[in-house]
Amino acid sequence: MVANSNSNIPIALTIAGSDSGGGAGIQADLRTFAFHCVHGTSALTCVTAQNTLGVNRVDALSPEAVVAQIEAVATDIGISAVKTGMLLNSEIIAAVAQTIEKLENLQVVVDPVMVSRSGVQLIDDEAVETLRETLIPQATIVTPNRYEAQILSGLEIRDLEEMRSAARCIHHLGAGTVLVKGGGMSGNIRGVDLWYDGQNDETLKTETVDTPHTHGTGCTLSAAIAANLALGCELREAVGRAKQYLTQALKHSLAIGQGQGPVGHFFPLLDEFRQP
Ligand SMILES: Nc1ncnc2c1ncn2[C@@H]1O[C@H](COP(=O)(O)OP(=O)(O)O)[C@@H](O)[C@H]1O
Ligand SMILES: Cc1ncc(COP(=O)(O)O)c(N)n1
Repeated sequence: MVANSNSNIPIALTIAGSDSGGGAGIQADLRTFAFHCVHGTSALTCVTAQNTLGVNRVDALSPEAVVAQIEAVATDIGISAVKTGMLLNSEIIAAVAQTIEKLENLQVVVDPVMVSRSGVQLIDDEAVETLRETLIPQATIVTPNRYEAQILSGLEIRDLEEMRSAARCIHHLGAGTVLVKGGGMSGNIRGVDLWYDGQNDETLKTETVDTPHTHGTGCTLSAAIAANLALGCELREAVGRAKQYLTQALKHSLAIGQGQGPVGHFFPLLDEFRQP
């Protein structure tokens, strides 16, 4: 199957769920791709009825519908980087893993979305096992948050040292690189991420942004990594640039709704287009 087209227009694919509130999921991913001038394609896995307060309902697409979307894009338009987000259930995860395994020259960013910030479980229990066995081994990089890293590693994470141990465990599952994200940590390591590539570990820090409006941070970071990979960056550089971008977007997050608002993906344009 064709993965790369001959054109030099960077193209990325997001395989994820829809967030009706527009803050996370496919909506955040496509905005992030657009910001990077990467043509964004998408394969929808499920539709959530969601807002800044939480997730009210989830409707899944069939695994066949998900595969058909990926194949439609891959066989015609071509993609050089993919990110996976909310995959919801075991059947969809297995189908996605089988389909992307056939694509050549593809960089795979796996955001193992399991639990929302508001504490809602976004994936079935048996799906965790399928993720571990089928998709994570294909990941160029996997980007669990604190809670997802705890589930995947079976370890409790309270400090940097425990982030390091969890990253090592998750690397054993077969991912090329592991980035344990620190948005859910507290004190001076809130917003500090831990990179482990199988040889070296490194802490990645920009600045801690004091805002409650953090909806979509994980989606945005993984989409920005995929966008930078599609642009031709090496993985470490792609992650560094993605984190810088996310920090700026967080500093311009949108206080909309009654709960956690989304990050401001197009922050440089805010002053230009906003009404006085
Ligand atoms: N308050 C914050 N200040 C700076 N960076 C943050 C903050 N909250 C989250 N981040 C960053 O956002 C990215 C997503 O992390 P996290 O919020 O833990 O993921 P998720 O959205 O999957 O729960 C990480 O790079 C993390 O360090
Ligand atoms: C459809 C969908 N996908 C993913 C998330 C996680 O969002 P976050 O980036 O805040 O972890 C979400 N809340 N909804």
